[in-house]
Amino acid sequence: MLKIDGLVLTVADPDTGQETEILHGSTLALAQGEALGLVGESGSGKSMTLKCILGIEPAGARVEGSIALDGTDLLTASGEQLRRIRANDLALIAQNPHGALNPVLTVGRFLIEGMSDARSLDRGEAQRRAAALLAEVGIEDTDRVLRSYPHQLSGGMLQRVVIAGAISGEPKLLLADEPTTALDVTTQAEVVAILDEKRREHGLSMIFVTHDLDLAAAVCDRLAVMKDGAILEIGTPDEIRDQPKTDYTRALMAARPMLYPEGGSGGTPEPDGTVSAEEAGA
Ligand SMILES: Nc1ncnc2c1ncn2[C@@H]1O[C@H](COP(=O)(O)OP(=O)(O)OP(=O)(O)O)[C@@H](O)[C@H]1O
Repeated sequence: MLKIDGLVLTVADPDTGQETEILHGSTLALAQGEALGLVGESGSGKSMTLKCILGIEPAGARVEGSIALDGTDLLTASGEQLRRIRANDLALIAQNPHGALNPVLTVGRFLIEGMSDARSLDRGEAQRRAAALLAEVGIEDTDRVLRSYPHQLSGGMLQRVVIAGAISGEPKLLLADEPTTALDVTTQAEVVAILDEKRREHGLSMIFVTHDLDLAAAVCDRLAVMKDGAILEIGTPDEIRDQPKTDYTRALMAARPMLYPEGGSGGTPEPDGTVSAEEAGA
């Protein structure tokens, strides 16, 4: 359903005009209902890949190659086609849920406005549907949460609300960009479990961006390992674990020794869980 071919992203320095190539020809494909983890250290190009899919790359950037969603190339689609695709087919779950919600609207309004048929629903029906969405993502006191403004809720609760909103539109593709990094550790596990469960239930495809190879392995069918704007290898979690093709991948695994006890030779994790390139032997 998604086919990225030879994706090259070049940005120009706004002052000097000097160009830097950030993505060097990424190629990957995603099947309907499949979850793909984009994994790599900070700065490897994971978020930029998502931005290219969403068409929100930095101002002045040049994108080459193709990004086809069910046959429509997002890089050459018309403005109207893109608007429709972004509204109906793509949903972003970003690191910070506060950025996804309008601070002056209640959670109820946020969810109701996101319903494609919101205008034809009477108030009671819209409220009931919004409450059902919250219940789906494990929120119990739905009335209170629907009446709440974003600042009155915890990050974990808000990220559940964002997930509820994302799945309610039945998008073709969920784009999750480090969706739990900003949450505390206990909440992280709960939110990832909800995302994983709901995505599978609804049969949605997903690209899951993280620097945490273990986490990606737990929720994704395949992993693509990124470094310096290039995809080094793609495989199932088992393939990546059992036959890593690069020292860099081995080092990413070694950064999480608990689940990958035989995870290779090099690479001390930085405090944020990333691995330096030198230590990775790259
Ligand atoms: N607005 C921008 N203009 C120019 N270059 C940028 C911009 N944002 C990021 N970059 C560069 O693009 C490269 C890839 O960054 P990207 O944010 O995609 O990495 P990432 O793998 O998502 O890292 P992180 O895990 O820290 O989010 C980096 O070298 C970064 O410095």
